[in-house]
Formats: sequence, structure tokens, C-alpha cells
Amino acid sequence: MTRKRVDVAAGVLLRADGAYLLGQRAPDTVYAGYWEFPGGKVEPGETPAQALCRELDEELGIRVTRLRPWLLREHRYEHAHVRLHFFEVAAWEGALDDKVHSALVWVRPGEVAPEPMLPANGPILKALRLPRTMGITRAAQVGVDAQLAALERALACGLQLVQLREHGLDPAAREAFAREALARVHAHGGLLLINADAGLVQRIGADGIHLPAHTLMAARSRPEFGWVGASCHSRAELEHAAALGLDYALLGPVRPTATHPGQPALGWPGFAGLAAGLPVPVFALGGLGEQDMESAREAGAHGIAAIRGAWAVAD
Ligand SMILES: Nc1nc2c([nH]c(=O)n2[C@H]2C[C@H](O)[C@@H](COP(=O)(O)OP(=O)(O)OP(=O)(O)O)O2)c(=O)[nH]1
Repeated sequence: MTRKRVDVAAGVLLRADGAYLLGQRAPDTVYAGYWEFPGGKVEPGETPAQALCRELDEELGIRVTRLRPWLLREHRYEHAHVRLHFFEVAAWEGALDDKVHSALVWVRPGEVAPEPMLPANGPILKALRLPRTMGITRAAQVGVDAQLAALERALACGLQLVQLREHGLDPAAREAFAREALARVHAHGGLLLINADAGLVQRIGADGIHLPAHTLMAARSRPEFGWVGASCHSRAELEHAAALGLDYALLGPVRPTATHPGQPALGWPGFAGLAAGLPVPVFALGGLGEQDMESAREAGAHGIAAIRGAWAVAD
């Protein structure tokens, strides 16, 4: 039987401390007792953003003042085929006055979300555990010691996600550097992913792998690591990353960069057009630093990835 597709808008309300809000579905609804992000069906004539603002006013008594597009995820339930438009709600007016849920809970970073969760939401919770800034190493250019010192500084300032991308180091030096980097990243509770080299991930017990675009396009299934991401430069690559169920994609360059000279820059409108409507979180890359975070998230990015901008390492 073909079920009608239903568009649903759901809001990830984000508090200043990074906590997000979940509501428990009331007894008289489908999936009663399950936890969800507040929201509801998009009515005829509404955009998903308009629907979310209406639902949050009706359900929680708040007026949204800052909304960012985030992920789009389709899921087939017994009762419906839903297309879920997830937004980040970064600011709102009014105190929460819940009219529809059995309970509300704020989940702080590092806390486990309550169960049972609506089945479509598992990858969304994983995406919320993905840090917003990725630092990409360049020890081959600046030297191993300088890169490790810069890594220490960045971790002390809150960096939680690092991609080791060291094609210029010979295998023994790369492995030694990777072990040093992993110890530092784990001491700060962060994640270290290795570019391209699955054997190195396994040997040192890193958290996952980052696939170059050509490896991504050759892959027929998701590599078996806890975290898997990929570099993308086109919609086809992004859609393949999404189809494989990867945890994130990088898309760029947003600005012209010294690392990839001659590649045309996307700009924020170009980035937003390519990254929209995907289930996979997309980091913006290319000539960016922490000061670009708000522009990136307005354009639908999960966050930013930086090679030079992450380290403040003098060349
Ligand atoms: N609000 C919300 N719905 C979700 C989430 N995840 C998920 O799979 N869904 C699904 C469950 C439902 O099939 C659908 C939302 O339908 P709903 O019945 O709650 O919508 P509504 O508030 O407009 O309700 P109604 O007036 O039609 O009764 O989306 C989520 O995180 N939040």
C-alpha cells in the first residue's frame, strides 16, 4: 500500500549551555509515550519554517525569533511516510508553557536522551553529538611539533573534533603523529578521524575515518567505523554520502583558499543551495574561521571545518 507523504516541521530548541529540548508524546497520539522534538505537520500553503513557528506557538507558547534550517530526513512508518524538516531554534520569546506533551526535558551535552525515542530520530541525536567545529591537521606543512602544540591550544579552547590529513608525512611519521594526536584529543574527550587510511584507524584505535571524494564515490556501503564522513564538492557526492548513511560531509570551498588554489569558491548562497534538504550534517570548509560560524549555520551548515583557521599556526 502506498502511504501519503506527510511533511512535518520539527524544532531543535537550543539553550545557551548547548542543551536541547524534547517532549513526550501524549497518550492520545500515535507513538504515545515516545520522545520527539516539538513540531507538527505542515499545513497546506505553509512553508516548513512557518509551520514550525505556528506549532511552537500553539504547543509551547513561544515566539521564534531565530530559526536555522538543519537536516531533512524521510522515514516510512506504518501509519505514514513522513518527511521531517528539522530546524535549529536558536532564539525565542516567552516562557515555555507546554500544552500538548506529557513531559518536557532539556538534554545537556554528554547526557543520554530519554527512551523511547521516535524511530526516525536516531541519526538526529547522533548529529547533535557531532561537534560544530572540525580542525584539520597540517603537520606536514608546519611541522609535527608545531602542529601538536597548536592542537593542545585548540583543545584547551574547546575544540572537540579533529581530522588528521597528512598525506605529506611518510607512513612511520604519520602513524607516530597520529598516536600523539589521538592521546591529546582523547584526553580532552574529543573525536579524532583519520583521512583515507582505514588501517591506521584500526591500528591506533581512532574514532573513525574521513573519506576523500573519490573513495566516497567508489564506496557501495558505509565503512564499519563509529564515525564516518567524507569530502564533497557536488550535489551528487553529498547525495551519495547521505545514501551511505554517513555521519557528516564537508563541502567547500566557500571562499578561495591557499590550500586549494584555483577551485572556484561557492560563497554562502552556493553552499546553501547545495547543502539544503539532506539528512547528513554538512560542514562548511574553505577560508573559514570561528567568526564565520553564524553565517555558516544560517546557510544550513552544521558547523565549520578549517585547515589554517583552526590552529592560528604561523607559517
Ligand atoms: N513533532 C515531531 N514529529 C516527529 C518527530 N520525529 C518523527 O518521526 N515525527 C513524526 C511522528 C508523526 O508521524 C509526525 C508528526 O505528526 P503529529 O501527529 O505529531 O503532528 P501534529 O502535531 O500536526 O498533529 P495533529 O494535529 O495532526 O494530530 O512526524 C519529531 O522529532 N518531532
